Amino acid sequence: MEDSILYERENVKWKEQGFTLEEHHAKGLVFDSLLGGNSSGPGVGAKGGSTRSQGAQAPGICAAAGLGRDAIDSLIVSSKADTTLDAIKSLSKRLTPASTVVLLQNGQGVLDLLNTRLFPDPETRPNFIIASTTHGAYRRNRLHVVHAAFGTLNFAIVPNPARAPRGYEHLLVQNHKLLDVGAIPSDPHSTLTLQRTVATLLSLPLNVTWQPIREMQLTVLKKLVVNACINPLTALAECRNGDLFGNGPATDTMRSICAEASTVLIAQARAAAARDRLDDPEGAEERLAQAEEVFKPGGLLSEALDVARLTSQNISSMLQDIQSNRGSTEVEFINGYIAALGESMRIPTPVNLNLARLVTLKATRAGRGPIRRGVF
Ligand SMILES: CC(C)(CO)[C@@H](O)C(=O)[O-]
Repeated sequence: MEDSILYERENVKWKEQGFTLEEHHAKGLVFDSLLGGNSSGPGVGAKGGSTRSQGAQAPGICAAAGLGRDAIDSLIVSSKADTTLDAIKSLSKRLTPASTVVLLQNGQGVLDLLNTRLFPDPETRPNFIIASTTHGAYRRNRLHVVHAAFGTLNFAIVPNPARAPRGYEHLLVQNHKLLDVGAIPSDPHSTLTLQRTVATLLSLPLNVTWQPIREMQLTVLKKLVVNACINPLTALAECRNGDLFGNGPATDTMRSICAEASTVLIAQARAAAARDRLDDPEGAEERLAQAEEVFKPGGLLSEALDVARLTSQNISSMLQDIQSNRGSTEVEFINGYIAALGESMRIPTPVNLNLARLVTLKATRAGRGPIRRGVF
C-alpha cells in the first residue's frame, strides 16, 4: 500500500510521500512500519512511521529503508520498550548482518533481550545503534505526527564482539571527540548500512549528537533514573509531571528511588572497572570516577526534579499507557530494570521493586473502571 505521513510542527504541516505501509501482527498487536528507500541497493532514508495496535495500544515509530519486502537496510524502532521484542520479531526474517537497527526506547534492557531472544550469534546479528531523545511527539492519528517539543537526539554505535569488539570509535575518534563516519567500513555484507544510517541520523534537523558508547551509557542510565522517578509516580497518582514538584511524599519517594539507583549503578560501574583494569587501568579509573560523580544520589534527585519542573504540563508516557488501557507499561524496563540489576548484585531495592509491582497491578486493572460501592 503506497502511503504518506503528515508532520506538524509549530502550526506548519507537511506531507512526506513515497512510503509503503506494512502491517505486522504479533501477540494481538498490529505494528505498522513505513518502508522507504529504493530497490537499487542498500540505502537509508527512513522518514518515520507508526506502530499501531488493535485492542491494546502500542504507540511508537517503526520506519525502515531497504529492498522492498526483502532485506531491510535500516530500521528505526520507537515502539514502547515492552512491545519492541514483538515488533522486531515480526520483521526479524528481513534483518541480516548487513542491516542496521536504531533503538529509541525509554528504559534499559531492550538490547539485551533482543540479543538473547532473537540474535544470540554476534556473527549474524544486525548492527545496532542506541539512541535517546528529549524531543516530544505524539500522533493525532495513525499517519499524522505532531512534533510538540524540540529537544535533542543522542546516539551511539553498539560494539559487536564479532566485528568490532571495542566499538568503532576506538579506531575512529581523534582526541575522543571526532567520529569519522567515512572510516566505518563500507562492506555491503556488514557495515555499509551502519555507515549510511549514521550519516543520515547526523543529517537530520533534530539537534543530533553522536556519543561514544561509554558516554552514551551514562546518558541513558541518568535518563533511566529520571524516568524511574517521574513515570511510576505520575502513573499511580494520575497526575501531571509538574504535580510531583514541591510535593513532600513525591519528593521523599523520589529520594529513595535515587538512593537505590545510585547504589546499584555505582556497584555496576565498580564491577566494570575491576574488569577493565587489566586492559586499560587509566581509562578504567577515569570511567569509574565519572560514573561515581554522575550517579551521586543528590545529583540524580535534582535532575529528576528539574525534569519534572521543565515538563510540568506533560502527561508522562507511563500515565498515557495506563490511560490508554493497553494492559502493560514500560515499568519492567525502568524500575524493574533497577530492581533486577540490584538483585543480580545482591543489593536490595525495595522501593523500585514495589513501584514496578504497583504499576503492573494498575496497568492490568486499567480499563475495568472503579469498583461500585455496595457491590460484592
Ligand atoms: C521525561 C519524561 C518523564 C517527560 O514526560 C518522559 O521521558 C516520559 O514521559 O517518559
